[in-house]
Amino acid sequence: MTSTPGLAAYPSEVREEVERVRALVCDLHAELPRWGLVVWTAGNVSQRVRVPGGEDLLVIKPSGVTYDDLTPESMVVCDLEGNLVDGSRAPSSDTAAHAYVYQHMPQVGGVVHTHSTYATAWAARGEEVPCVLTMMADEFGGPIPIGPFALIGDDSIGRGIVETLRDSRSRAVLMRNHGPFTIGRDAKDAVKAAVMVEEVARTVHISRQLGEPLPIAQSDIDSLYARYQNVYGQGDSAPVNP
Ligand SMILES: O=C(CO)[C@@H](O)[C@H](O)COP(=O)(O)O
Repeated sequence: MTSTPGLAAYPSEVREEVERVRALVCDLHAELPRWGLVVWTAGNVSQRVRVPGGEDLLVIKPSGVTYDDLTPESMVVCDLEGNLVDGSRAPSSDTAAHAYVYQHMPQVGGVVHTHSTYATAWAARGEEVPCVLTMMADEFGGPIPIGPFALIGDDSIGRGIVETLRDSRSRAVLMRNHGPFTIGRDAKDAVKAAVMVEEVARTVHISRQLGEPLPIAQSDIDSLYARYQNVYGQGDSAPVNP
């Protein structure tokens, strides 16, 4: 991890956006234990900060800090090579993975990683979650894919995430033997995907205890996805990976 000149090198509007995103990302980390997606510190959230005319930044939690102790000021700012730009603590151990996704998927504004139980159990088997629920068609446009086994510490995990999601409508990937990573338009959208991937992983697991879940026709999956992504709610948000 290499230090850089720091935030002073950036325009005031970028510095103001960093502080806004610090508060946002700090608050979103509370959603992980709230929705039962993490034990101890086993999850992280980041959001991209766009830098006009320059390389974007990311804001992510400090490594190993319990969620109750997180504050906006403790959030760490890094560049997209994972170098520290601003922060008094070491960034999440998954920073390289988040950074790689931001580098190679410019439409992605938020990344989340958890080890949520049911999604991680599917990851342990290296088995994708089949699209047998209308909620899956709505939210993911198909099955939840499996990414390759990759060790933490360099861009291997990030590379696996991008290779798996680049041509998928899914906003979630189950990294084999590790757990879910999700992407979104912003961090809140990625947190939603993390909540929903755990929910559908649990439901399909339970369904399979009593028989084989029934498939949904691809044309129906496409129709459900198009409606949910473009009409549902206030119809004001396009999918991050259409
Ligand atoms: O999977 C791992 C460690 O193997 C990480 O995702 C941790 O579980 C969370 O790490 P920090 O964000 O606290 O560094």
